[in-house]
Amino acid sequence: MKAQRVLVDYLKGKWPYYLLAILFMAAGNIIQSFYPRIIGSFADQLKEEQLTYSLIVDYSLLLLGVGIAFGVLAGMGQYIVMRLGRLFEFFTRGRLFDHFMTLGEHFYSKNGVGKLLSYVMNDVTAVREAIARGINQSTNSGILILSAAAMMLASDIPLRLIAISVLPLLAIPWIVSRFGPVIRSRSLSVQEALGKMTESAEEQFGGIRVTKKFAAEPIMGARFGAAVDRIHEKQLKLVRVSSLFQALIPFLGTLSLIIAIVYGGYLTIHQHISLGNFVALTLYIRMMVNPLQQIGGVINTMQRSRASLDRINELLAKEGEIQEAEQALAHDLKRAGIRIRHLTFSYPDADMEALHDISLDIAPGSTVGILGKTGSGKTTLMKLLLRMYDPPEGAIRIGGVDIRQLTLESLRDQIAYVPQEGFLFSTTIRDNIAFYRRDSAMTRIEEAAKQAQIYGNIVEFPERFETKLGERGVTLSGGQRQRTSLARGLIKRAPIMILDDSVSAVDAVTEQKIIDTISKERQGLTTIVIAHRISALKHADEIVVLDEGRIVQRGTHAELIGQRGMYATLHAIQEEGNRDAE
Ligand SMILES: Nc1ncnc2c1ncn2[C@@H]1O[C@H](COP(=O)(O)OP(=O)(O)OP(=O)(O)O)[C@@H](O)[C@H]1O
Repeated sequence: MKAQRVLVDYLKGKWPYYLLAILFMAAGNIIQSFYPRIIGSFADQLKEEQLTYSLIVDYSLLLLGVGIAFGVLAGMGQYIVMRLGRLFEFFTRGRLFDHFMTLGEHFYSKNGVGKLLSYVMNDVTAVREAIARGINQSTNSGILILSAAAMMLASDIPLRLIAISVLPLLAIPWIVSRFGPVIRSRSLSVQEALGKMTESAEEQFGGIRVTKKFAAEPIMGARFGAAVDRIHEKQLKLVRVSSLFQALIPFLGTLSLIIAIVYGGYLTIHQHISLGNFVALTLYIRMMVNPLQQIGGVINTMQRSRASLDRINELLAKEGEIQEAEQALAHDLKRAGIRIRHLTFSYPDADMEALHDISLDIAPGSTVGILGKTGSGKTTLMKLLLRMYDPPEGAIRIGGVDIRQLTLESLRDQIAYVPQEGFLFSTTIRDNIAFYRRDSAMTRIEEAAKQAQIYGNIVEFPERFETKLGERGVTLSGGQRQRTSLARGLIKRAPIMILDDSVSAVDAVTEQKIIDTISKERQGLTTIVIAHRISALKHADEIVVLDEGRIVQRGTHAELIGQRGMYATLHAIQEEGNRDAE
């Protein structure tokens, strides 16, 4: 795992702007710290009875000047920081999305969509808020505290009075170090619970039709309720510790103020310090309480967002499990045969082998059928061919080249894979079919739709190919969706095409038309047909029967029905079913 520092990388390019913002805010706060001194001097002149109307106007104008200067400078600083915070959001979301694209099947089989959304939404926002709040408030507060301290030291207020008064504030670092790790770990569990809730919500929305058909709303409601309860419980734990932390800091400020009043008051009564100095001291201490509280809040936010930042960095450090070889080359796979030798494969974290000692040759331009019960390893074999998972070295060669030595783009670009349930995007039918080649001519798109036997349905829609599909293509039936996804595969005219149970949702007559068109269209190109129905693959040059990850039979249709075995049994059952249907 490579260490990732998304924040450091971002700040590397942006620090001059942050510095500028800090300078603006610092200048504003330094000016602001003159205000107790002005009031102190006003009090002295009042006491000495030296105050005139013109002096009152001068003091007012001075205070107005201080207020305006603070407002303009600190406001500008804040604006810059807020803007940069939004840029961080944009930068990090883009980086996360790019990274998601590099992660493979295994990662997505382990992480639900909701959890990933939670990274992009909740975590990034938490970090952005922390940077903006952190910089704004800690600069404002830090500078104000420092300049208030400097002003106090530069005044005639005795050092021991200042030292005793600010004593309680020295406990702050200790409190921070005690509370910080607790806040951070509680915050991490809140973020994780939020991720789980988003995941659960995503699943519930995705499965809402099933829920309704089975009248399972109460069960699903309870399941979602449990996810919400978990967040609630974790958030309460976090709120308890954060509130205690945030309350302690201003309490220490108040303690300082009490000491200043008691000890400072005593010194004033005995005329060791002037009334003006006493007023200024209490104002300075009072002035420090808010910033101290804010610093407490910032530390709190920082700890919480640190948990989010850790999650983002951890995710960005995850490397895609499929890495291109350094010497990988792009090869033309036209007229390239596929050679599989002694291929044994288990999924990561799985105990069982999904494939065992598979050896198979697929001649260029031939059609191979793969048949087998569910879970027999058909899709797994195809995933390995596409390198969604890594096959053992040398186990799969195309055109004599180990697929691990091919660039991922050249491999996947030359294989058209049509899964049983192709995902359709919420865009037009045209864009869905021309997914691989956005610039495909309309005639080519129509041709692919005709080959997939979906053209007739599409032209019945008022907007024909421009018809928009709802999320996951809800306006289409299962069979129509399958055929649209098939058209998407056919338009690619790839040297190798894999139909992974891609016609399972169409009726027998349409299936036959599709199979006939495909065999005509793909003359001279390699086609692998996976099916449960023998009718879909009986014309293949070779048919392979898989059972529990092993090849148990192979041959042509004629050869296989002549043998005792799974193929002949299945053939007999399906033929009988067809006769009954007639
Ligand atoms: N991502 C995965 N992680 C772990 N095991 C998996 C994974 N995907 C599939 N399997 C297991 O591998 C075996 C083969 O699955 P595969 O999907 O290849 O079967 P199949 O023959 O294509 O089935 P079907 O006809 O139902 O599509 C099964 O036992 C399945 O549970």
